[in-house]
Amino acid sequence: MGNREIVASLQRASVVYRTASEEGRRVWSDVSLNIYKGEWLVVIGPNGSGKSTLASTLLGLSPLSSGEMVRNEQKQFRGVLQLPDAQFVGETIQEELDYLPGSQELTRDERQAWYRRILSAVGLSLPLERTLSTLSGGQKQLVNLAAALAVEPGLLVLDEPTAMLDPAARKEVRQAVRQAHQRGTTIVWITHRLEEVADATRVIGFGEGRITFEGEPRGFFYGETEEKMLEKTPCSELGLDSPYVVKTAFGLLQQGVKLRLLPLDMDELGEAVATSCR
Ligand SMILES: Nc1ncnc2c1ncn2[C@@H]1O[C@H](COP(=O)(O)OP(=O)(O)OP(=O)(O)O)[C@@H](O)[C@H]1O
Repeated sequence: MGNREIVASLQRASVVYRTASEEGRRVWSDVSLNIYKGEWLVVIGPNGSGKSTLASTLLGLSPLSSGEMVRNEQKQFRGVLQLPDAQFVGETIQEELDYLPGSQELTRDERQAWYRRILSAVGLSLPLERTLSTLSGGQKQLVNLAAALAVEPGLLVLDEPTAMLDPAARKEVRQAVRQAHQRGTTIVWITHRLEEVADATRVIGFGEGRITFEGEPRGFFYGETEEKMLEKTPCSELGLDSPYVVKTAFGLLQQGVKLRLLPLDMDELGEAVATSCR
C-alpha cells in the first residue's frame, strides 16, 4: 500500500482515560493504523475493546495519551456517533441543516429543496420544522448521517450507525454510505454486526485496545490458512460468534464438502453450494 494516499494515521497511539484511581483506565496500547483514501474500513471487536475511542480520536474529540495522530488537513472529517443527541446543535431539523456549509448562500426555496434531498438520501421524509427531541433514536441518527453525507466528507466515521435501526432503515443507510463511498468518501464503519463486515475493503479486529487482525473479510471469518480454518479464526479469537452464512459453510466443510468459494453472504452461499463437490 506504499503509494496510496493516507487520510489519517495513528502511530503507537495509547489512550488512558482518567478515573478515580491514579493510573486511570488504559484503553489502547500502541495502536498503529493507516487509513487510506478510498477504503471502506470495518472495525469490529467485543464490547469495551476501544472501538468508539477510535471514532472519537479520529474526529479529534478525544486526545491521545501518547503516540501520534496525523490527519490529512485537506479532507473534511465527519462522524455519526453512538449518542445522536450529543451531536445536535439546532432544535429542529431545519435549524440543524442550516448549519451546513453553503446553506446560507441559498434562497429559502433552494435550501428547503436541498434539505429534502439530503433527508431522502437516507430514507427520511420528515417535515423540516419537526423538533429533533421528538424523533426516535433511529431517526435522530439518520438526521446526523444525512448532515454528514451532505458535505461529501473526505472521511466518514460511523460508530454503530445501524444500532438503532430496523432492517429497512439499515439497508437504506448501507446504500447511502455506499453511494458516498463510490463518490470518493473514505469510510470507517465501526460495528457489532458481523454481516456488515462483508462490505469492507479491509477489516480491523479490535480486542482489548489492540489491533488483533488486519485483512480482508474472508480472512477474518475463515482464517488465513486452510489447516487452521476449522479450529480458530480471527473472528472466533475475538470471542465473536460467526454469522449464519459462515457457520453454514463451516458445517459443510466439516461434512467433507469442498467449497470453491468461502461465502460472505447468502448469494455467495448459494453459489458455493451449487458449485461444491465431495
Ligand atoms: N470517558 C471515559 N472515561 C473512562 N473510561 C472510559 C471513557 N470512555 C470509554 N471508557 C472505557 O474505555 C473502554 C473502551 O470503551 P469504548 O467505548 O471505546 O469501547 P467499544 O469497543 O466502543 O465498546 P462498545 O462496543 O461497548 O461500544 C471501556 O472499558 C470503557 O468503559
